[in-house]
Amino acid sequence: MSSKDTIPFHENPNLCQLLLSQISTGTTLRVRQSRTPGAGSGLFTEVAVPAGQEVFRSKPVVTCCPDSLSTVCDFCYANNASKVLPSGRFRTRRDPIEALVDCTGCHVCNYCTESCRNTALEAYHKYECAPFLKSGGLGIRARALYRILIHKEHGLLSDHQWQGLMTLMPHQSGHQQGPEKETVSRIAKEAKAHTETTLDIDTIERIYCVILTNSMAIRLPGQSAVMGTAVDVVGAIMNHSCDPNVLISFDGNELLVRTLRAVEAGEELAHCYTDVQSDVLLRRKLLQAEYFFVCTCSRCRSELAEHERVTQGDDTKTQSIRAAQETLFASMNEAVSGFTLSGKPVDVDSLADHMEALADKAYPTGEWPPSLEPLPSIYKTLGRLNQAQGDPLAAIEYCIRGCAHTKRRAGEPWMVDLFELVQVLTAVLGASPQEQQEEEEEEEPPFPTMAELWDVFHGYLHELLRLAQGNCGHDVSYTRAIRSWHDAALKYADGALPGTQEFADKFQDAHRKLLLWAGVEEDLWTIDV
Ligand SMILES: C[S@@+](CC[C@H](N)C(=O)[O-])C[C@H]1O[C@@H](n2cnc3c(N)ncnc32)[C@H](O)[C@@H]1O
Repeated sequence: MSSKDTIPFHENPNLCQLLLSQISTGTTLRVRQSRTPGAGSGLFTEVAVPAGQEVFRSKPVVTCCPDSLSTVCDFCYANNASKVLPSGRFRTRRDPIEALVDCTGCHVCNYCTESCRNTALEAYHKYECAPFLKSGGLGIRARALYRILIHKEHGLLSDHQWQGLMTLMPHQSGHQQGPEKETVSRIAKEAKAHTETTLDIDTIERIYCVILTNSMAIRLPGQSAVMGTAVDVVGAIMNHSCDPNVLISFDGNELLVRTLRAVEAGEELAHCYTDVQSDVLLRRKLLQAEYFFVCTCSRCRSELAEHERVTQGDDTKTQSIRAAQETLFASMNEAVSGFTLSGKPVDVDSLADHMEALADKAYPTGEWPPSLEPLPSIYKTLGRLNQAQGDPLAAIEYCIRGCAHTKRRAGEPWMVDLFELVQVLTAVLGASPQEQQEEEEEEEPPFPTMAELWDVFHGYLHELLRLAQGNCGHDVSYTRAIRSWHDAALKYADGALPGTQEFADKFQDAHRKLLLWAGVEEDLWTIDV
């Protein structure tokens, strides 16, 4: 098939039927034209799916690990550095990270066992090894291109997998004029030379652009570390939403899609291509630069309307807000990586003052709203920085401020925020009663008592378990680890437990007290426990 005669998925029912017959699902899925103007095809469910349910699993056409990553198996995607051990408990410093074995031919691919290495070698790596050795180090998406070309050349891709790849939107002219303009043709030429594929350069460039537009990061549920990239045709048919109804994660090298809320029969399934917590101005910029569309969803419209109200429609002012958002993120990342690399202590309060001043200066009213990103994210990062520097009380203060001002308290990023808050709380609960008492005596508004801190800890942990079950499912090791933590903590809890009115009452009082102590209005963040 040539790149000239591709028709959209929704006009090719035979191809869609074949592709859908390869996934594993308990529901009925269809590919149709998206109702979003200009979005092309989309994936729809024919039947209602409750919240927190698996919708489908799919084996991607290719997956690969970054060349530099030596903790993830390039065959089964076992992650030896995972935060959660296969037994379903969180890794501690005492748990060793087992070394992987590498391919002795190319030294590019790593495997968790001899068995994975031999199986990969026999199935496909025997064709890749020499081209990978010749290629030298490659970026992950170029590596995926090499793998696709080699698999195609050696008959390892089925006709419908190939046809599916060639039907995915490449946005070739966009990529060739955008940030990748230098790289697309160079990578395609080098890939042709190293893989000795018989495909022509135009097709190779197209496949590389398909990878740029459609590949997905491989991450484990609840973990932000990227373990690799995947090109999955059915997964890639799903369009973007800033208010997604599904979440993608991976189980080994299998793509897994779950509902984030109840989805009605006939609804389009959509996940978020970008950081769902970020503000419309940054979401827009990223979606335009990487996916070549302008999102016009209701969330984007309402956030834009708020910017327009404040800037009175002056685009220069809106651009200053966006520039400040980028600068704030960049300064924060610089501070964190400086600390990580040098270990030199950071004066977190001064850094927070500096960030707030920078933000206020860029905002038309002179006062950046505390709930406008990236301030909530910055507070949470500063909380983690305090935690890493051994100041758990300051860590709680910043984490609470960040969490309370987070607008979007749903989905995986929110679950990770809550996880980090619970971790920070455990450090304070481990502090000596003496330190605790000093805090209680000196502070105004007062710091919660130890008993109240235990109540918020149990309430947050209970909420975290609910989020993990909904976002990741009951059966994955992340949720099992949260459940063991939850059950062990509640086993020795005094008095009423989450799920009772008595607990809800004392939890609300303690939670409000903690918010007030952290300088946050007490009704800004409520949780039903
Ligand atoms: C991964 S593909 C999604 C599948 C695509 N609709 C198709 O027909 O092959 C990503 C591309 O779909 C389009 N798209 C996805 N979500 C969209 C949205 N919410 N609004 C407009 N276009 C969208 C953009 O062109 C984007 O680059």
